[in-house]
Amino acid sequence: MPKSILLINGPNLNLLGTREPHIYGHTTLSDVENNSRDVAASRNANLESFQSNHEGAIVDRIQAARGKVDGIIINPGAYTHTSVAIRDALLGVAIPFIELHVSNVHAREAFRHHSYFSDKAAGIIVGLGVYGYKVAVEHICLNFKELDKVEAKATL
Ligand SMILES: O=C1C[C@@](O)(C(=O)O)C[C@@H](O)[C@@H]1O
Repeated sequence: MPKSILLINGPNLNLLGTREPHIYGHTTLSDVENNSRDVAASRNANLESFQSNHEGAIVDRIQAARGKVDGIIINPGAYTHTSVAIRDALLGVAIPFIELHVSNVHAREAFRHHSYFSDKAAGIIVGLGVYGYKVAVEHICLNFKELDKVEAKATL
């Protein structure tokens, strides 16, 4: 069965491409999502993407993925530095995840140096720009185990 990957982007990442381009670059979120889907497809995997500016919506999406997804790629945006709720959701569904940041958060303000996710992530990608999404997808395709899905054909 093809692997299933869920790509989650948190608050303000809908503005990728226009938001502080000197930090985040010129590539839009839809380019990132389409490229990620293409990279997954080239490795015979399915990828669905989700973006929200709302913490509870991200928690709901993670819960809905329980038993249906082999790996999550998450850029929690500013929630990286604040959200126990999203951390608990990821641990609650027990889906391995990669934490991703477009910018090098460690070279920025001190409040960006702490993450509520890093100690539980299978891997962390920081500061590679949007190329990091491709790396994350390929890593999951090549290295994550496939789950025994709850329902073979369940939608993500
Ligand atoms: O919104 C973001 C984006 C970010 O996660 C990144 O991709 O570099 C880094 C966060 O500190 C910031 O709040």
